[in-house]
Amino acid sequence: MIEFEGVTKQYGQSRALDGLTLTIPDNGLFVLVGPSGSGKTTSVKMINRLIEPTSGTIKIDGQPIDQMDLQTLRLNIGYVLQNIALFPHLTIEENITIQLEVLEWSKADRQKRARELLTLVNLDPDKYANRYPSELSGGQQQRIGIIRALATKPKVILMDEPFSALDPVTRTQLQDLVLDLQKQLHNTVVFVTHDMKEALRLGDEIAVMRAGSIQQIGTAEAIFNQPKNDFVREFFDIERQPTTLTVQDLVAADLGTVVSGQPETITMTASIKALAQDLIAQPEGVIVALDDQTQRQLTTTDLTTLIAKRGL
Ligand SMILES: Nc1ncnc2c1ncn2[C@@H]1O[C@H](COP(=O)(O)OP(=O)(O)OP(=O)(O)O)[C@@H](O)[C@H]1O
Repeated sequence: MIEFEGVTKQYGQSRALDGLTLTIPDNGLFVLVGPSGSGKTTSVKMINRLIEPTSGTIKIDGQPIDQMDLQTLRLNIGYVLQNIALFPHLTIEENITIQLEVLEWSKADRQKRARELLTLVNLDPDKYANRYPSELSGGQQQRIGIIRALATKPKVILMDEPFSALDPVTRTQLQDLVLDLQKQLHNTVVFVTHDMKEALRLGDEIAVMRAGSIQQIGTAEAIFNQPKNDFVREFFDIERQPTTLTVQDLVAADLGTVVSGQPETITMTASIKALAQDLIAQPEGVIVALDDQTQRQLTTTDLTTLIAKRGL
């Protein structure tokens, strides 16, 4: 468990974090979401002490982190960034195991761990272990960034906008990978994004930030269905103008659950997964879908294509 207790960060006259109090439970995917400058990166970098608070305390499993040995703390925390900056002159295997070398693992053990990790993210070790970063696609490089962060088996993984620079298809694949890995490894993942769809898709719990403070913390469903204030409502764009897509369409596509009533007078909630996949629903009644880019009404054919493309 990671706890922020009244954490403030002051830069001269400006306050990046304003008395942040927050508990991040173990074994789950916790998302910090908010607009640019809201304090997400500052918060996450405080967990591995890349930034120190001006006041307040951060604890991991009850122990204040400023009293822990810095190297031990960092070895227990994986860190994935948007620009992962793999070392260009090192092979993929060497990149993945660089921290294990610091820990003086034998070459054989490092090789074994690199192979395990490559296999975990569906990259054939025979093919990729000895390649150089420039011989990998952006999405593959980001997979390496993720497994590099997992090499020492840390309990906590910090991910700061790791997929912002990737195309939408690769981004969806890597989101799936993170969901999968979290379920397999039971880490505590703290994931920063400014994208509400990414937050809805990934978060077991989501903290919505604005100007250095938390606006709301809750599950995707709670935040979507009961936004605490106008900021949260607008940030999640909940009142986007509806267009029509019938309840039957969504039920047929297995994207929603009928809560009560008959078709036409039905009450249903579309799954959050559907929302995160560019579909948006009114909390009650009409189910709607919008094309994210053009804001044009999606037809059933569009929806079917979308579902097929994304393998929902
Ligand atoms: N070293 C610094 N000196 C002065 N101000 C800073 C510094 N680092 C961050 N800030 C300010 O603190 C505030 C929070 O920044 P932070 O990077 O945490 O926001 P963010 O939510 O992660 O934004 P983004 O999504 O743009 O990265 C911003 O107003 C930023 O300008």
